[in-house]
Amino acid sequence: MQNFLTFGVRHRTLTALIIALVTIVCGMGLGKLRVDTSFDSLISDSDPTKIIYEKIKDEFGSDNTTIIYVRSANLWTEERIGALENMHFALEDLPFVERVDSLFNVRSIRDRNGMIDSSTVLDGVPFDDEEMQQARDNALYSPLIVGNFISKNGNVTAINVSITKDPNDPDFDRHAYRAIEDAISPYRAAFDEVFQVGPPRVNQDTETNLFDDLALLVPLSLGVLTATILVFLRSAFAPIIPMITSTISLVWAFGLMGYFGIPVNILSAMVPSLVIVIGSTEDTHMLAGYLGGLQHSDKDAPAREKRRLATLFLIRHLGLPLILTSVTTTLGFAANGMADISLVRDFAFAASVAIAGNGIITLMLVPLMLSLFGPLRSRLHKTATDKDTTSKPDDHDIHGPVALVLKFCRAAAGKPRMVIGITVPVLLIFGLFAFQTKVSNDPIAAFKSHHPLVQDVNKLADTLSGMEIFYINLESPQPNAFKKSENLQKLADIKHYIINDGRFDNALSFADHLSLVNREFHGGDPAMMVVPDSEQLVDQYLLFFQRSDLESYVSHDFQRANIVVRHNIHNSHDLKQAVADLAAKASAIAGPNIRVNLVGQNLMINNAAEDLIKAQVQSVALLLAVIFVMMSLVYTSTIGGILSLVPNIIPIVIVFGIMGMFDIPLNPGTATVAVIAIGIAIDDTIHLLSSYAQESRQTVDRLEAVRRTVSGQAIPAISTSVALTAGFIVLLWSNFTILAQFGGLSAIAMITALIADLVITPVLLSYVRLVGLYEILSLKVGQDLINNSLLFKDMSRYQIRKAILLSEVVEFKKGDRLVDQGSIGRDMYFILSGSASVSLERDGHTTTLATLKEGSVLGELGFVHEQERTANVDALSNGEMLLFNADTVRRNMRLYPHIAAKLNLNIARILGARLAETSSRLSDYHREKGT
Ligand SMILES: Nc1ncnc2c1ncn2[C@@H]1O[C@@H]2COP(=O)(O)O[C@H]2[C@H]1O
Repeated sequence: MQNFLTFGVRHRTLTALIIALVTIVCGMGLGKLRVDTSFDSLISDSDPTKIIYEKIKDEFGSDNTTIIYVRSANLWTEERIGALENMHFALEDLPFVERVDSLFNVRSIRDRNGMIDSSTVLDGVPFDDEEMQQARDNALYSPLIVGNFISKNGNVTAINVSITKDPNDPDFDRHAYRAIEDAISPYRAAFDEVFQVGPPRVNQDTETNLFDDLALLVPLSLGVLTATILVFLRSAFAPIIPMITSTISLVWAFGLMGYFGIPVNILSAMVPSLVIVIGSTEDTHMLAGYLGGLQHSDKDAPAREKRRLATLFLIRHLGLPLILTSVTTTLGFAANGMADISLVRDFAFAASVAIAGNGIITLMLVPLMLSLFGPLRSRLHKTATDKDTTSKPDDHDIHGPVALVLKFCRAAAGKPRMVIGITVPVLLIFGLFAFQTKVSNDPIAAFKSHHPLVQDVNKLADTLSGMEIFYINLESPQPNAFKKSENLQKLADIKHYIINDGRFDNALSFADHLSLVNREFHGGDPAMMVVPDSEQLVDQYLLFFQRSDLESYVSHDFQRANIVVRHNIHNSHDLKQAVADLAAKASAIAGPNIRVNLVGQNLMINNAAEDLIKAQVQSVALLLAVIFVMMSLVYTSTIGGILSLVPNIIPIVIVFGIMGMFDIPLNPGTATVAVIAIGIAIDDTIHLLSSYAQESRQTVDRLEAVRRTVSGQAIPAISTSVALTAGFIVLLWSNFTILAQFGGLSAIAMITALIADLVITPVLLSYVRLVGLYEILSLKVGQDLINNSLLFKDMSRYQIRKAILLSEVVEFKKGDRLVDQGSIGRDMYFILSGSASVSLERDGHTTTLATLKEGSVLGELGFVHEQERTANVDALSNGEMLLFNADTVRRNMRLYPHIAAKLNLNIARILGARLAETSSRLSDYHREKGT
């Protein structure tokens, strides 16, 4: 590991060359990069209705409809109707247009003094005012036309353009949007307002917004980053590093996306800002480590040496946590790759590659840069003369707002019950709200409400009908089923339900067309707006239509009928509910012999919302599991794993609670918050735990270890969290609601994670000792030494572990006096390495009693009974020993009587052995003397 980390410093030219080469190769992929804002990216790959949808679309025509909204205070003039007609034809000429419906081809069927007149509303430009008036009247008279092609007041008309998408053109929507614009714009001037709404427009606007976002958010993030780094690290050199590393990693990520054919979408558009912000946290840690290292170097050393030592210091102290944090953050983003929606999947790829690349580049390049050009003075630390360099970070060194936060954390850590007492109910409340979170996958909902697209869509829905279209398709096994009045009545009943229900705007079916003719056959009597009661009548009425009039509503063989529903529901939850109710009602009305299918692109997009939840749960679970396993392994204890999860689950609960409270839906943007938040927030936890692990090897006093950990980690944790929060807040300025929501929620997640890390983790840490000292010792001195020693005889691994947990490691140097004869002391020692000699001092004579080696125990007499030490013990070499304090052990062993019993028995055994040995030596002595 150290080898990898020091590689950049050891082989500077090679490292620079490798990075340059990879960057150039990736850079060439940038040319292949394309943008995808299509609706397909929002549809789940595994949607079961996809096949049925394709079949129905082939038969009844595409639901991919663009509507041209045309408004004029006085629409019915020669000039305007002429312009409208030209628009109709121009649109019809477009190669991708399947059909165009407007006042020029919709049929008006009307009784004229006993004669049924069936003709298109407009057949060219009317010759005179009277004819113009007549056309207007006809349009407003037909229930099939009002609300679809003409507004109630006659001032707004619509041209509906059905589109067949070219599957081979990845930029189809953009091309279609432009072509439609070109077709209508020559006539724009004739009207008060003309605009198109439909998938091409939505995609086009999405793309425009996306580039606007990039242009705005990237500089903003850079600004925020520079500002926070300058404030926290007080080094002008510092902000340059993350800019270099993030630029290179973005070239890598987007270049690879180009090669792999993964497009940029509205989510991956935020990757640059994310990388700049998230990547910089690593750089901040590294710079802080380097500046810390400078402090330890010799003041008079040459600059090169100073930089080299500081860099090595940084690598030694931060290598492991930096690699871990890069891995977890990358995993956080990669976990989104499990989504069924390609929008989210593509984002997961872009973000995880960029973050992983940033990690690699940072770890290789930053030490290299620092060792060459690193600053030589840290303004963060006082100079070496001001302060004892070996001392631990202390609260006294920290000033300003951080000190305040620290003070707060300390106060909280002192009241663990209160902290837990507040945390648990808060989590419960937020958790309850979290269950009320709704989902949304609507493309229009991704825009802010003041965006022109949203305004146009609503305008259309208010004056005519909503832009969204889906089909209710009914299929009967009987030929000519939909010529029978009972089945036609079913179509009418379903429509009746839709109109009464009120959630959808409009519905049109074959039955409506026949009912209209029926009404006109009865002198326009509104009561006769009902389906004909015999098949003969149906056949007769059909004569008033051309096949093209009915194409979208009934099949050639009259076995299948299609109800076209229009709506303006842009909230997935409501839409899902309304569609589910409708599906149930329609099936009930249709009866067992008629199959009912509700299909449409719009519905498939909506169905994918469910997958968002599934993907979310899966990826959060996966990530938590991975973190748990990883952290458990690193700290060789499941407690370490659990501890690292707690401060990361808290922000998730809070974020989802807030979403539930404020009706922020789970959408492709917000769905990524949880995993990303975990991936980032875990970084602080890792740094905290790794520092705690180091501290707890130095002291048995857990509270002291926690105190030191928090002091040491406060500055980097607070500064990176503030930088991240600020970086995410930048996204509030995005043109997309979903990105703004993402940014806001992520910022909240960062703040809560920080609080959890600095307040709740310390409280938890004060209850458990994270690192099994046993494991550290087994690594260091070998398991055998511990297992075979008399002190731990007949104890299980678990019991030994528990017993060792109560000790602390102390070092000794050759010649040190470990125990002073005649003094009072209650500590017992277990020698891990080195040796010591026991000697007795009496009447000016010194007698050596024994030499103790590793695995031996000393000081056990004072440990079992408060009395004067019976002998001197002096270190014969440098070494280490475990220190057991009698009071600490007794206090803790109350909880573990079995372990205490064994430990006491073993001490008795040691004493017995020593007594036996002394007795035998005594008898030898007497024999030698001949007494
Ligand atoms: N004869 C001996 N052989 C081995 N160790 C001894 C002997 N006498 C004293 N010690 C150790 O020296 C220690 C001095 O402090 P204590 O009396 O607490 O405990 C004593 C024993 O651990």
